[in-house]
Amino acid sequence: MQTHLEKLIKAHRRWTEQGAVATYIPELSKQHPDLLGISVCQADGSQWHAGDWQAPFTIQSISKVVTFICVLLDNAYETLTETISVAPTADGFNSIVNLETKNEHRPLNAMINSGAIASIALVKGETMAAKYQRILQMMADMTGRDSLQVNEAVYQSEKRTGDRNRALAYYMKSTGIIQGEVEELLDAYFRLCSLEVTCKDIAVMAAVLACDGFAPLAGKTLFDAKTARIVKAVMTTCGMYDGSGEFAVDVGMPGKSGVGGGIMAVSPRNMGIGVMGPALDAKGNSLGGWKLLQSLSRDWDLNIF
Ligand SMILES: NC(=O)CC[C@H](N)C(=O)O
Repeated sequence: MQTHLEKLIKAHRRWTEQGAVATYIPELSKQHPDLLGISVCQADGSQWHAGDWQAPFTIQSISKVVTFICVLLDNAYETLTETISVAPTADGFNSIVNLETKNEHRPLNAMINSGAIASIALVKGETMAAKYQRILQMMADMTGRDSLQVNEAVYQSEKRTGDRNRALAYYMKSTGIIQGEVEELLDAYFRLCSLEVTCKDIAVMAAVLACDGFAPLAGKTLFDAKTARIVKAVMTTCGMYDGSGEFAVDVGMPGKSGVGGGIMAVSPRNMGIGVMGPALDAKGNSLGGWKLLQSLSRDWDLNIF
């Protein structure tokens, strides 16, 4: 396994030259585009790593999976979908247009920015700080790390320049999807996106989903199988935004990307995989990471379809 992962990293490094690091969050433009790493965490807890798997990056939209888990645990599914649906989109992750023209003002799904921002507000907690803590604690439980840190520079950078997200949130407040203080809510969203992780962390998180809510390293159940099933279904149809259809064909696993360059992929009842490569394609998905997963899926027969 180790030799295979190392071989794959070597063979796929060239793809990092074709993508570009995100620049719309200025601090992310400082990332090294040539990084490429992979981690695997199997259902029995064994782990394998290769390439730049220890390089830290910000979790960005992969945090949306954790927020979605919490919001599903805290709300009845039928009620939740009155506010946030589970429909895929052919638009970008920060698209505004659907909120006005489709789906009765509801965000299409929790894997895009509008849906994640609206989800945070629906997580249990008296205050926004309590809601943030609840999501952070779930992330700590899933990664097995109590010491997750916000990358302060990325957080400040996004907070300063996050006007598109501000627009989404204020629009959703105007239509009643969001109630309460918008800036506080955005602050929690920006913080969650700025948490620093490695490939290993997201592989371990994915392994929990692979095991239907059971954390193989900690040996305890974090959430129920029904929740895991909904999350994996929505990851499969929406996790790579408007690239989700192509990802389903190329890779064939529930996946979730972030503009920090990470992609987490779930091989059900088998393993969690975390890849990172900050050079992105035009839709904001790691190009090298995608190609790595495509090859791994073929080599290890991981395509669920
Ligand atoms: N696709 C992403 O990873 C987007 C997350 C980023 N923090 C944003 O809101 O724009």
